[in-house]
Amino acid sequence: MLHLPSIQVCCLTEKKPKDSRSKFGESNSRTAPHRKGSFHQERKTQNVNLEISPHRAVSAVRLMRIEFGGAFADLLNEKGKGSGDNEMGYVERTLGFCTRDLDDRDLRLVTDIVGGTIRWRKYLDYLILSLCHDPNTFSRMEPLLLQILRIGFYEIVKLEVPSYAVVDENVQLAKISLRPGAGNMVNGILRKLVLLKETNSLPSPQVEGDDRAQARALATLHSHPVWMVRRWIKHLGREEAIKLMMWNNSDPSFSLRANRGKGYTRSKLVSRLETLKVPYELSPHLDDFIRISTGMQSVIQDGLLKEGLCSVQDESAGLVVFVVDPQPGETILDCCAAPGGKTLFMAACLNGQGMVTAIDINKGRLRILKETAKLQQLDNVITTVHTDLRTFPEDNCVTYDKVLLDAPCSGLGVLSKRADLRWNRMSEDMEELKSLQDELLDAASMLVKPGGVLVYSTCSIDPEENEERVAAFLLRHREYSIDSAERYISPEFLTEEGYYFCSPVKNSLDGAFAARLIRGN
Ligand SMILES: C[S@@+](CC[C@H](N)C(=O)[O-])C[C@H]1O[C@@H](n2cnc3c(N)ncnc32)[C@H](O)[C@@H]1O
Repeated sequence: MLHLPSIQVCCLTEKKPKDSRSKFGESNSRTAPHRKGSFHQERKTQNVNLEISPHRAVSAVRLMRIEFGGAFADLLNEKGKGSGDNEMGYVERTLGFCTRDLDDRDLRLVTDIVGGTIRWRKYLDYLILSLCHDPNTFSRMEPLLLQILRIGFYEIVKLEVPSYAVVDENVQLAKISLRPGAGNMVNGILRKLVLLKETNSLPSPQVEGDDRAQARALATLHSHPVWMVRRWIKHLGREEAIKLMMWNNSDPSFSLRANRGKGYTRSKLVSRLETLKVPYELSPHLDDFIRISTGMQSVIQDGLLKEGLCSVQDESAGLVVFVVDPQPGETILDCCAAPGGKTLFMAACLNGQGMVTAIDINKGRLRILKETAKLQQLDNVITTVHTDLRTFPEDNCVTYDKVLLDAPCSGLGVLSKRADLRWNRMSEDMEELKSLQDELLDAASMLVKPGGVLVYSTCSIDPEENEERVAAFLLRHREYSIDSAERYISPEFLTEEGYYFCSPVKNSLDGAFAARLIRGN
């Protein structure tokens, strides 16, 4: 992990600099002083730098925010164009200038570059380090300079953008946002890279030596943390682990669920997508779902999500709802419900009869759930409760027909969509998560009616968070037994034990797991 000097941390805060000097380098003669309250006007007239390609400037700043500011790598770019001004504010505060506004093509490029650069970070850093004349140059490199180099490396090595454009544009960005010397350095390193690529002689870590050394090399080649690679080799074997990493590094595709609760059917969604010229595929597994791999911006801009006509939901998550099998008239408890993807789908299945009680410890996320329920006209069958599941049974003697525990987990099944997650998870998190999952399972089990159903689910592919948690639970709770998921999902998702398991490698969807358990007494 890189160390960020304090002067650079302050550039990532919301505060405006006193003047337009770049905090990353020298005074920038092309920029003008920033006056309070006149940001937009000023941007248009004084601070706009048309020599810089806007998508690269925005990408560099977004990468800084993600790595050092804790911002989430929003691959969906959900805020769409509306976030442009806000983002430009960051760009100006960070770089000392703005660029012209982003158009749709720029937005797509930002999404591609940011997602890809984050995913490939470890591999890109390996290449950059190999091309620096001494290791200290790399370890002491200014964070913004490193982001600019990563962008250039990613564009040349993975996106195969014509190298002259990448070199010129990134040199220019480094010169203007930092100083001329930084531009020279970017020029030197990128030109070396181009030469190596053209002669097919890019450096490559050798997968050899003991297990540890091999895992380290594979981790670099496929850009994942070493601990994850070792864990997957142990659980899946080397070939599957490599396939999984390749899946995690591929461009994610998204599914949309037509919101039946609001009377919006899949065929209506299909007509809308056809009008918008967004290519789609019908889900072979779920009647309300459609797959799209491009065109999310059009869906967002058309207001389909805002109007609650459809939701972004992976089919693997939709299948968990199939395992619960909500029926009209039932009472259902969704224990870790926010932001509500599964709650809303379950509520839509009730056809207005029955109730889903959605509890979550996170007030903000629960508020989102409540607002979406209203938007999707499902608030008549959804009640929200802000509480800690672990103490909920103490104050609540009501029991439910069905209880879903969609537990907090490592998210190791959704790394293709959550590009930054692989770098934020630590191996130590796993132990903490496992004990939390056990505690939550114990609490959830008290809330099921005799004869009722408890579904434990995660978006992890790790057996220690899945099968092992269920096995340990069944040893602690003899009143529960496994109810095979075979009646609710197709055989390709069924494990030998009767659990639902969606494998990114086998099923080309996000990873997910669910166990359906019946309470005997
Ligand atoms: C995997 S997410 C749930 C996703 C949700 N089911 C959906 O489909 O949108 C896990 C949720 O568990 C919540 N959570 C974590 N610990 C909790 C606790 N002790 N009690 C209740 N909720 C908790 C988190 O706030 C988070 O919203």
